Amino acid sequence: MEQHWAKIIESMGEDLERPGLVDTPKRAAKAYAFLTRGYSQSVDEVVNNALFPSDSSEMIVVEDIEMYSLCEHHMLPFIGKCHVAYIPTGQVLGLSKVARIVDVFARRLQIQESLTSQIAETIMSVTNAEGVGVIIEAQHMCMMMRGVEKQNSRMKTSSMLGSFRSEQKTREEFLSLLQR
Ligand SMILES: Nc1nc2c(ncn2[C@@H]2O[C@H](COP(=O)(O)OP(=O)(O)OP(=O)(O)O)[C@@H](O)[C@H]2O)c(=O)[nH]1
Ligand SMILES: [Zn+2]
Repeated sequence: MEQHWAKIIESMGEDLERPGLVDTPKRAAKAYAFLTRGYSQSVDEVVNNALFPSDSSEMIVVEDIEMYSLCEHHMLPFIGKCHVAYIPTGQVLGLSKVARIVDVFARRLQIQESLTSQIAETIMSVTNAEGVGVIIEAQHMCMMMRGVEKQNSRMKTSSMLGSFRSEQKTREEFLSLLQR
């Protein structure tokens, strides 16, 4: 990736020998490896068997998980918050693992819709929950810094599975818990 960044910088018309840029291809390669590290992670590895027996059958909501991703069309950041809820059936997931699952999929080239459903499907399969709801609200740099240049719009996407899809009351409970 480092060699490719050197070519990209040169093609911008910049001087790669300039002191400020000498190490930039290496830094950019390292930064983009970090921003896409989700490709080298697996769900099993990040969850690390942190599932705990529980009698609770009430809704669990983890809100405002900050999220940084890259849009797959322009490779520019989209940044926002992810809210995750599920209703357990005998076992609950370690709290931090919810955020780790968000990151495994956010740290890839994504569109927001797929990211939202990948998180929901993973929480569902890992916990065997009765239902899962995921909402992401994000701002896309490709729409702000360039292109249509709209600074204030936000995209909201949701993925509702199991009882969150079939039961209106469950979905409403989730949405009411998020209202501030
Ligand atoms: N649905 C969806 N679209 C996205 C996402 N991220 C970026 N896009 C859109 O992807 C589209 C790509 O459109 P193109 O016409 O191929 O590319 P473009 O010429 O750069 O488009 P503009 O952004 O309108 O200038 C744009 O409308 C982007 O706003 C996303 O997460 N979800
Ligand atoms: Zn984009």
